[in-house]
Amino acid sequence: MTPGVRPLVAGNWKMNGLRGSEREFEAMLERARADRGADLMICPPATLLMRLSAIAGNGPIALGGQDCHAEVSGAHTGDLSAEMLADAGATAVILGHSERRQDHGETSAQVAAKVEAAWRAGLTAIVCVGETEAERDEGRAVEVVLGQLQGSVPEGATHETLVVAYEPVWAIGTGRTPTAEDVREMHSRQREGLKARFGKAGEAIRILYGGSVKPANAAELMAIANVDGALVGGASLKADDFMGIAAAYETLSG
Ligand SMILES: O=C(CO)COP(=O)(O)O
Repeated sequence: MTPGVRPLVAGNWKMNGLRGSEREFEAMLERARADRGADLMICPPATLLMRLSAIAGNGPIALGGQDCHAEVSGAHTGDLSAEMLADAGATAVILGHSERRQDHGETSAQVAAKVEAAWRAGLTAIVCVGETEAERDEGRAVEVVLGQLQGSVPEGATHETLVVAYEPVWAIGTGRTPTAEDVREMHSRQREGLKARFGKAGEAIRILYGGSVKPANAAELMAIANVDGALVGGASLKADDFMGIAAAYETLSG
């Protein structure tokens, strides 16, 4: 954690969730009534955004999108603009997730354009970075991640408009996590990069860890310096698991 920085536990539902998932979200809301000392967010598929937004109201769980187009509107079949996400109840959007970089060939320059779009619509951009296993084996993890961070984040970021999520690609959905020392090093290098670019604002920009976060490893990960929360995939689909991860903050702050 970073002293004075309020952690964020965000769930990325990816391409999971039908209308029945509302019940899981309701169960999360029930348990989130008491302030746990962390911000909570769920990023459902776009088809569920308006429904979950109606349920969430002004409650303790914010909503986010998983991607957006850089334009406001126009002839872009299948795409959604940041304005549409905001209109549907999102306050944030995940951008540059490794699954989008891999499946859709998104470059850091394209991600940066989407971040500008998110800011234009008043959304917080949750920018994902992370090395592949091959890049780590070649000793290039720091270089790759700092390069993605530099290329994907435009000038002018603040702790209110930007969240960074470090997600080593090889840890996503695999049950494997980096050692605490590796996480400490990667987050501290990103913190240095953010401070070098954004000065004082860079000190308070949250850097989340993502990749096989579960209730069982959440407290250990969050105790590491400059780990300001988690971006959770699989374990965010079930209220028990997601709230179990959120509870790790209670333990730390209590
Ligand atoms: O990609 C992730 C969140 O964006 C992490 O996914 P898992 O938590 O399923 O490993």
